[in-house]
Amino acid sequence: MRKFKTESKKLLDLMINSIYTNREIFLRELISNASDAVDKLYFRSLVDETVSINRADLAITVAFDGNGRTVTVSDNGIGMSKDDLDKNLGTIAHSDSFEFKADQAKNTPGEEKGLDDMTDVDIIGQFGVGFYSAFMVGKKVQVVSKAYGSDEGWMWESDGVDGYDLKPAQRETHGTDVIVYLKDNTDDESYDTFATEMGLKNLIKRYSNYVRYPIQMEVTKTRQIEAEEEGETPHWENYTEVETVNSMIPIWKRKGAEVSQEEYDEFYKTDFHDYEAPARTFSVHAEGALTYDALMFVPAHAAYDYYTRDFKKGLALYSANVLIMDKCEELLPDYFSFVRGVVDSADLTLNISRETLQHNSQLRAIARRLEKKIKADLVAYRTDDREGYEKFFENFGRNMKYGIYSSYGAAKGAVADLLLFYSAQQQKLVTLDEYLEAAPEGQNAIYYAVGSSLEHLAKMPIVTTVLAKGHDVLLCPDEVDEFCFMAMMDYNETPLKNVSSEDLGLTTEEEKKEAEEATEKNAGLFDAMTDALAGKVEKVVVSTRVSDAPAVLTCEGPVSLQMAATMKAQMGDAAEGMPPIPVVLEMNPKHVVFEVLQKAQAAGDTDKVASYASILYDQAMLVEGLPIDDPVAFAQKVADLMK
Ligand SMILES: Nc1ncnc2c1ncn2[C@@H]1O[C@H](COP(=O)(O)OP(=O)(O)OP(=O)(O)O)[C@@H](O)[C@H]1O
Repeated sequence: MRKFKTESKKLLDLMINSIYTNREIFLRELISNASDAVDKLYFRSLVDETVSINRADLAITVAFDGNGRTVTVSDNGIGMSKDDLDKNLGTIAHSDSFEFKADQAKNTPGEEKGLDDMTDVDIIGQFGVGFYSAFMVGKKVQVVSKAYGSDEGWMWESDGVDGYDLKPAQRETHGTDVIVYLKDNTDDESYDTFATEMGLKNLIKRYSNYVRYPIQMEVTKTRQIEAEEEGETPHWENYTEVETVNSMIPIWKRKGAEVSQEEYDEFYKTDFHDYEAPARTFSVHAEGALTYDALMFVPAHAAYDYYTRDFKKGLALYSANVLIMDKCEELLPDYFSFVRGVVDSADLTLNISRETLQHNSQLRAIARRLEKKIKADLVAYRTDDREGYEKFFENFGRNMKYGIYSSYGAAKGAVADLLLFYSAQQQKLVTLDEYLEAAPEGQNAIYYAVGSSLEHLAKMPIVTTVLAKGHDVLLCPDEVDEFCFMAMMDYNETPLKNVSSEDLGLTTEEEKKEAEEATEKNAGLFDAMTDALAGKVEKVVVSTRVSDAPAVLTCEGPVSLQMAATMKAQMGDAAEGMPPIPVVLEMNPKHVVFEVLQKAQAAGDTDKVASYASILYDQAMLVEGLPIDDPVAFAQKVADLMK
């Protein structure tokens, strides 16, 4: 028996137990090796006239024996001689494929050889370890191989512990069979699935679907046998057929013009498990320092778990047509997490297990380019198909707004211009740019109101007042809106102002002075009202802005009543410690109620002042769409008024 070199022994142990976390990838590795072997032979046929093969005959076969518990991966590629077997499979971390790739890059510029399809050779192997992953599931592995052009077959055999044997063997044609004898099941682990049609088919589809040579498997099917005689019932019979399991040509590598939307839709629905075709499809083919292909989709609806913690963003990452990971998070920023798709690049520096990447700078560079592409497509979507875009926004707009909030405003440059809000004046969804374009000259703020619904917001006294002054207000019924605006602070330097914040800058100095004087004049009444509303309002003042309502609530600080209510709801008990929000009850001096209150104060009717103050406060809260502390007491007070 030939011994593995000592280092190799240690390495083998490391391989089997540590490098890969997922043992099912053994099939991916063996198929990738088979694909490399076929590719090498194909390449030889391109550069060597004496090698005559037909590309259409090149294939990989996967077979299994349920009783004997074996899985076999065969190819009719370049094969290995006795020396090759010794060198390639006896020395762990020796990759002949890597050397082949390096030589090919160095020595054979495609044009010189007149080989248009040189790029058609796409070697996957590079580390010289993939083969040994077979020992994660196999207690013994046999490799029967015959090198192209040789008439000697050889078998390499090992139990993955001490070493391997090499002996002559029979194989009809050039190529290799790798036979994995599955490990025995234990209480914790079962290897049975690797010797089933379903189990193998699923793995091929998952990891090797786009390997460029057909991966064939004998599959069992059922067919109906027609009744031969009348009265006899038709029956079913099983039969076997060789089927190509993988779809081979990665759709993302094909030029956009060659692929129909129906094909893209089908691919999307199958690979991303969606019943509906995507709303948008776009691709990137980049060449140069970093070569990659990407195909991306904007779904037509949000996935059922999209707005839950379980949702994982990311694009599928392939390297040389082989799946590296399902969801590569780094490829998508949070605010575009709804995008689905694939990225394929042979240039990525993979780590040895192909489970992660080594240099994230390459990935970051790709992510930056993809982000630009997504943005450009969404802008085009908005311009070309506004109705569709509005539907898209209904599905995913909240996520983009949340992206701004969760990045503390950092993402606003990337997405703020994509946002839509409902304009009270124009009665439709507008972008912030459209809002500003329609604003009267001299308006130096974007006004917005937050509340529970559009209908309710449109009727809010403060909204109607601002509208009456000729300024549009964005009505924001989404909880995240205010958080998003607070994080943004401004949009292209125009400040964003909540209409219920204290200073809207819509009052003239004269109006302000008048209101201040009136507040002072009514100090007695307002003090009494403030006392009656202790703990609820900071002060009562004469308002400069309410036009119809008797009173309105505003906030002195940056946090509005709605925001405080949302925070309270989200924080639960922890909200107890939150500092109170400085709320101001603004009285409309032109409203008849104001006069009634003044009279009650003059008559010394403190009960009436207190009771009316409480009713006005509760009313204003209800108008804001916020709950009141004691609805029963409020109803009683209103009923008393009717007596
Ligand atoms: N089916 C095969 N036909 C011909 N040669 C093979 C086959 N399988 C493996 N080899 C040879 O054995 C070498 C080692 O294979 P192994 O899978 O360990 O590494 P690799 O494919 O080169 O790299 P990686 O670890 O990145 O997969 C390959 O480089 C190749 O030369």
